[in-house]
Order: sequence, then structure tokens, then C-alpha cells
Amino acid sequence: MDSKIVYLFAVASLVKPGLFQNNSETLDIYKTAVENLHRHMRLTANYYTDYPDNGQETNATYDFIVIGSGPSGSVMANRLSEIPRWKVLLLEAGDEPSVITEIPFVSGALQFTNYNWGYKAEKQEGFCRGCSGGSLKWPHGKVLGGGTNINYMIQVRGNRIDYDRWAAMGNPGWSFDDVLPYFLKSEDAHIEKQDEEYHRRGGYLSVSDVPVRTESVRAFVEAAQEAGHPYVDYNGKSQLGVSYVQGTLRNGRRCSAEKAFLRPVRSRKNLRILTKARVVQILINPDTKEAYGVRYTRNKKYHTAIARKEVILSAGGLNSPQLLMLSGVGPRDHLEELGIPVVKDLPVGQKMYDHATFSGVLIQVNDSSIVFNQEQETLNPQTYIDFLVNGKGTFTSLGKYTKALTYIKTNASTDPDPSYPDIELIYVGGSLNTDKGLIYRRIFNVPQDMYDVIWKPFENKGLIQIFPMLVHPRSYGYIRLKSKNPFHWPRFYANFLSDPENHDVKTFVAAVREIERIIQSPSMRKYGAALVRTQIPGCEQYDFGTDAYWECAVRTITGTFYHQVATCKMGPPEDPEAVVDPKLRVYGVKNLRVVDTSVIPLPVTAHTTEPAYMVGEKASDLVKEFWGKKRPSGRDERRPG
Ligand SMILES: Cc1cc2nc3c(=O)[nH]c(=O)nc-3n(C[C@H](O)[C@H](O)[C@H](O)COP(=O)(O)OP(=O)(O)OC[C@H]3O[C@@H](n4cnc5c(N)ncnc54)[C@H](O)[C@@H]3O)c2cc1C
Repeated sequence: MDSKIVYLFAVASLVKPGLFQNNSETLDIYKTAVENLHRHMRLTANYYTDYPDNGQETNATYDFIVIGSGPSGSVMANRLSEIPRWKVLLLEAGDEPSVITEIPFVSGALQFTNYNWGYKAEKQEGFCRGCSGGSLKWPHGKVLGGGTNINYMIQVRGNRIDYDRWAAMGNPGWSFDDVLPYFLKSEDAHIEKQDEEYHRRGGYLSVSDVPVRTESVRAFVEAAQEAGHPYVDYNGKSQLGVSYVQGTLRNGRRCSAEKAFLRPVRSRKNLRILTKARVVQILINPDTKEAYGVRYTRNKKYHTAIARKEVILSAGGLNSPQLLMLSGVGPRDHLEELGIPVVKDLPVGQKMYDHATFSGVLIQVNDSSIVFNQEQETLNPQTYIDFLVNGKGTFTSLGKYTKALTYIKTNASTDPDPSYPDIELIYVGGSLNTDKGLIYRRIFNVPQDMYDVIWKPFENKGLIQIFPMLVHPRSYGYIRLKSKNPFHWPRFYANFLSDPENHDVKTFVAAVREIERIIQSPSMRKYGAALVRTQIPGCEQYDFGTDAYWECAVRTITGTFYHQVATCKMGPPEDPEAVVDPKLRVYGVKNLRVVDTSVIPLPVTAHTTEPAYMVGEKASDLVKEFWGKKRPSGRDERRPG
């Protein structure tokens, strides 16, 4: 039975035929268990998705067409259809989510399903030198709810300074004080230690503490405080410090954008939601430069839908720039080179930030019982009862491990503001070897031979990982179309660790030093916590622990947390990098807005889902204002149940 238990959940595919891409005979023994789990969840749930396949009519007319149902697009579809006279169409390329997506524990396995576009970044020098195939995987949600149905549900808003800087860049209305009401508008918070004035109850999106904590996570949270990092509500007054993670969970299950914002309103007469509907072009009149509809494929046929008022592009940080370029909005040279008629020359996809990480900080402890034990937990019937009946226990843990976040300002930071972190430390109560290298090794693209050297010797021993996430990278990449065929993947150039001052690498090294310091605190020292000193293959020429060693290590097993932003950057007219104005309207094209993470102008001190919800909430008010339908503030539909 061993570690292949991980696949128990990956066989979610069996619930929807063809979902899982890498089916394998070894999965069969888990089939019955999963089916039972699925059946039970159906029985105990109030409702499940089942969006009617209500066909499509060519040339049907709507007031608004929303492309993409991620957190931003789902909010847009919901809020715009609050106006009964507005007809809204939401088009989503992916399928409905299976109920299996509700189990937080299986998040990682969902990357191996058709709910993931399956992108990879281009191979480049300077990072990921030791990754399988030499490149990064860039999973991206392709399912109703977008990324929120495959992500790890870590809920972070970001730092006040992030948003104040957006405003200072010439984006009025986007300072922290301006956007806080929109964070609050969505929220239904159930957090034990929270700064009250920064949270509320009653919104569509449930946020809660994770109802399971391992002893090792508790030890780490104590140790961080002993090392001088105060316990904080990182979504509250101050972000610098340590905290148990807050997750987008409802009763211990995933609360996706689909569950929060679409399911409760899917029967509105003026809202039509079509899944498996892939937009291939935004229709823009080349003379008037007005967007007037979209062309999409569904059931192997092409269709057209017309928008009387606006097209809202919410296809996410990678697909929104792709669609704009396919529709003639992008860098002139690039479009001409591909034979795409240029509607508007704009720097689409020219800048792309992401949050890099590094999977090489391993900590050994002398008591394996404090570390998450996958086999023991997943073979224990109580684990299933806890989850199914009580919404508690192991299966509620985000992406399998219980986590804590610590925001630190390392001594590599040159930022003048003392309260602005440059690193987030993600503490996971296990390691890439917790599942014997089956899922998370593949997610972080670590080759088997490297796994065998670094992780395998510690299987069934106490091993913990801390992932440092570089929150304000100086390096940035870009996106190019491969061709004008909408079904070809774009080319993604991540350019990680490429800034001329090598500041990004120096920040990672400083983060490792801080981790070393924290684990020396009494609460971790009592478990003999110490860095694993096995040299990472490819870095043997450096003495372990030197700056040069860590630089090599970071460049060898580089990873990412999939937070691509700025590909359709928001900025004032004088900003040469701007694609949309501060009201998210595409420059030079009428009736077209971009509303998703791609408009975020600078990387945030956050994971990007919560900012995406906020962007959707704010944008829907901007649209209502523009069309004279702004609702009085504070009026909000509560989610049912
Ligand atoms: C594996 C993974 C883990 C993550 N973990 C976290 C986390 O723990 N916490 C966090 O805050 N963030 C996390 N993120 C990031 C987060 O999920 C994204 O930033 C967020 O979902 C982006 O929201 P969005 O609205 O911009 O678009 P997306 O969520 O990307 O949604 C865009 C939608 O548009 C659809 N679409 C794209 N092209 C077309 C087209 N041509 N026609 C029709 N539909 C189209 C897509 O299928 C998708 O459903 C994670 C992301 C991934 C991939």
C-alpha cells in the first residue's frame, strides 16, 4: 500500500472519465476508495455543480461577455449580473470542477489533471539548471473557478505598501485604503487570532484557519517568535511576523471562486455560464477600435457572441496577454512578424513578474513523530470520518501539509520602508519525500536521480522543508506568441534570477541565513533541528553553506508559486509599459477591459488569488459606475446557507 496512496486522490479522474492525464494501473487499488469518498461527499453536500449545458446560439447578444472564470472573472460575472436588466455571458475554456477538488489535501495532484493548462516556461540559463528538462512547470487553472480550483488556497491580501505604491505610480483609487473595502466585501472570515477591523463576516468567500496543525508547525511558530518574529494576523495591521496560514476554506473544504461566486447565482435568468467554451479572438472593429464580441469554440464548432456594452477579459496572467495579442493588441513588431493585423500597438506581455522559490532548504529533526506522516494518516479510517463528517483533520490541510507563513525583511533588503518584507517563508510540515517523491517531486520538477541523493535517504525520517518565496523580485520575464494559431501555447520566458545586481539571489541567500537562525531557537532546537548538509548535485564544487554554494543551489532547483503578474500592466497614460488605464480599460480600444492578475503592476507581498478577487470587486464597481448603475455601497448579496 505504501506511498502510492498519493494517487488515491489523483484518481479523481475516475470520477470524470479522462480527467487524469497519466493514468496508471497502479492506481486501480485506490479506485474503489475514491469512488466511495466521492459518493459520500455527494450525499453529504447541499449541492454540487452540474451547470446545465444550455447550448449556444451563434450571434447571441449580451450586455457583457466575461472571458474566463478565475477569481476575477467569477466576481465580475456575479456582480454584473446583479443588475437584472444586464445580460451577462461567462465563457470558460475548462470543465466544471469535480467534487474531488474540494479536498484541500489533494491540491497538488490536481496539477496532473485536465484542470491544468499544463504550461511550461522556456528553458533558460541561470535558473532551474537541475530541473527535469531544465525548465519550470507553470500550471494554470483550466476549470470553472480557474486557479482557485487547483491552487493551495493560501489566502493573503498583501501589504499596505503594495497598494500604496500602485497608487503612487499614477493609479488613483488603488491605494490600500481604497482597496481594503473590496477585500472586505468578498470576505466571510472565521479566524481565531485576527485583527478585527480588517475582517468581516457575510461575504461570498469563506476564509478560515486550517483546522489541523502538526506538532512541528507549532514548534516552528514558537521558534520564529523566539527569534524575534511576532505572531501576526498577516491580513491585518502588520504583515511582518509569523502566523498559521489562513485558507480559502468552508467547513474544511475548498472554497473556490466557482463555489463562492458562481454556484449561488447560477440560476439567475440574466447570467449564462458556458464551460468548455474557449475564446480564440476578441472581435474589435479595426476602424472604430471598438470591441464588440468574441469568437469561441465549443463542441467542436466556432461561435460568435456579441457584446452590446463591454468585453471583460479575465483569462488570467498568461492567457489574457495571449488573447489580446491574437486579437491584434500587442507589440507591433511581434504581431506583424506573425501576420496578425495590428489594431493597437501596446506592450502586452512585455513584462512578467512571478514569485520564484527554491526547494533546497531541508531541515532534519530527531523526532519523526512531529512531522506529517502521510501513510499513517491516509490509511487511518478516522482521517476520513474527521473530514467527511466534521470538516476537520488531515484532509483539510492545504496541499497536504499544514503550513505557517513568516514575512521577513532580510538584511539584503534595500527598501527604505522598515515594514516591507522581501521574503515569505512557507513552512510545510513535511517534505518532497513525504509522498516518496510521487507528486511534489514532480511538481517542483526535481529529477529522480537528484531526489535519490537528497531526499530518499530521509524517507520515513523527520524531514521538513521551508520554501522561501521572493516577494519583490527585480528580475522579470516576458511572453511571446509562438504563432497566430490560438491553440498553440505562447512562449513564456521567466528570466528568474537575472537582475544585473544579482539582488534576487542575494535575497534568497539572506533568507536561508534567517531560516538557519530561526531553527536554532529553543523550540526547534529541542528537536535537534539542523539543515541537511547533503550537497545538491551540480554544486559539489562549493563548500556547503557558503554564499556561492547557496547561489548554485538556488539556480539549480529553482521553483515558482505561480503568481504571474503585470503582463497587461495597469498604469497612467504616460507609463510606456501600461496596457490598461487605472479603470482597467485597454488603451486605445473601446469597450474592452482586462480584469485579472495580469493588470497588477508590481509583484505583491501575497499569493495572488486574494488580490485577484479584489481586482474583480473593484472592477465591477468601475463598470457599474461607467454605465450608471453603481449600487449604494454596502449592499451585498450574502451567500446562501
Ligand atoms: C498550482 C497553483 C497553486 C497556487 N496556489 C495559490 C495559493 O495557495 N494562494 C493564492 O493566493 N494563489 C495561488 N495560486 C495563484 C492563483 O491561483 C492565481 O493567481 C489566480 O487564480 C489568478 O486568478 P485570475 O482571475 O487572474 O485567473 P485564473 O485563475 O488564471 O483564471 C483564468 C480562467 O480563464 C480561463 N481561460 C483562459 N483562457 C481562456 C480562453 N481563451 N477562453 C475561455 N476561458 C479561458 C482559464 O481556463 C481559467 O479558468 C496558485 C496557482 C497555481 C497554478
